[in-house]
Amino acid sequence: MCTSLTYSTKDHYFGRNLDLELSYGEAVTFTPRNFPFEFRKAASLPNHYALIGMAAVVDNYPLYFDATNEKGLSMAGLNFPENAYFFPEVDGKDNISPFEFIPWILGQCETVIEAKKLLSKINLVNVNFSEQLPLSPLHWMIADQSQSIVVESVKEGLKVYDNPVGVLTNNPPFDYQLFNLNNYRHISPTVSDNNFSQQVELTVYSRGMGGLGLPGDLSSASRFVKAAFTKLNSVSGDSEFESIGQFFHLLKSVEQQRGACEVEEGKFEFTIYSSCCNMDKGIYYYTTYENSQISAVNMHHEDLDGLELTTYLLVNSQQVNSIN
Ligand SMILES: C[C@H](CCC(=O)NCCS(=O)(=O)O)[C@H]1CC[C@H]2[C@@H]3[C@H](O)C[C@@H]4C[C@H](O)CC[C@]4(C)[C@H]3C[C@H](O)[C@]12C
Repeated sequence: MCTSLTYSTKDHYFGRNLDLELSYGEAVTFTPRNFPFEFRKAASLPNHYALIGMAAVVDNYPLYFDATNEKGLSMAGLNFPENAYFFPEVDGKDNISPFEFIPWILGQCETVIEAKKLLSKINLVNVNFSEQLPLSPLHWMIADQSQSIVVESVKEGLKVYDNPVGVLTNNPPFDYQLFNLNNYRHISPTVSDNNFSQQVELTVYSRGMGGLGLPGDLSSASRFVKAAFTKLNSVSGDSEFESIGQFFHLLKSVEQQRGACEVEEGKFEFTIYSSCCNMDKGIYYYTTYENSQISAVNMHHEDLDGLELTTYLLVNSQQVNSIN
């Protein structure tokens, strides 16, 4: 399971929880403008926007999980098993494999409007990266500083949804997730009057009772509701540290503690990392399951016009500020 979201204060932020039972050796990865992006079925991009994000680098190719480009356009891939469907090559379309999708969009587009134009020509093809790393059944959230969309390639074709809540989790498809919010329209940060009946006196015996019924389990439909409610009611200061601090708190509302979600005997899915990228400043912040200190990599401290990938291994050991 995974959750991605956007958040705005003075600046704009995009990030995700990566929930899984295993790691792919991912690292924060910077791709400069002149690193040649090759595509299996489409022309290469020798020059493109620079990207920062989390990726597994294999054979010098950045397999991005999520990333932000120098204009702020951001994208994350989340699991969409049993629903994702990728097609054979089609003449006259941009035939892009799912593992190439983030470089293709973020390499060329500045905004969601521009991304939508490329999406109208795209066919997501069933081409594996390698035998060891076959196709992943993903769907994607794409966001700029003012809007967000969800892209789902399913048997019926490529679906592009506007995403008014700026949240994505996993199954079922996005139109259901959005509709499901109707079932929670009574949930509130404040406590309502007694609407139950005037014939009985019902007391407010605890704070937080306006949220009774908000799901707390780890299923993706429940995480969608919880993350949307928590984000849409979020109150924070607008400095950089207040904003990113709040962003990580929003992600924590749907994080997975090891032990609570068994995926096969003795194997548990947990929040391997949480990320928060400042879309305006190109700073990629993250925490890991083992290390709750926030680490940051700033794309503007790199040579944007470079030719080579730069990777920053995850700082994974707990950092404790010992006081005495
Ligand atoms: C599994 C990850 C998504 C996490 C998630 O949504 N978990 C929920 C699981 S579930 O619904 O509850 O079953 C996805 C996100 C990005 C994916 C990776 C990226 O797409 C990059 C490459 C792509 C290659 O085809 C496969 C390996 C891979 C390295 C992918 C492995 C895996 O599918 C990742 C890591």
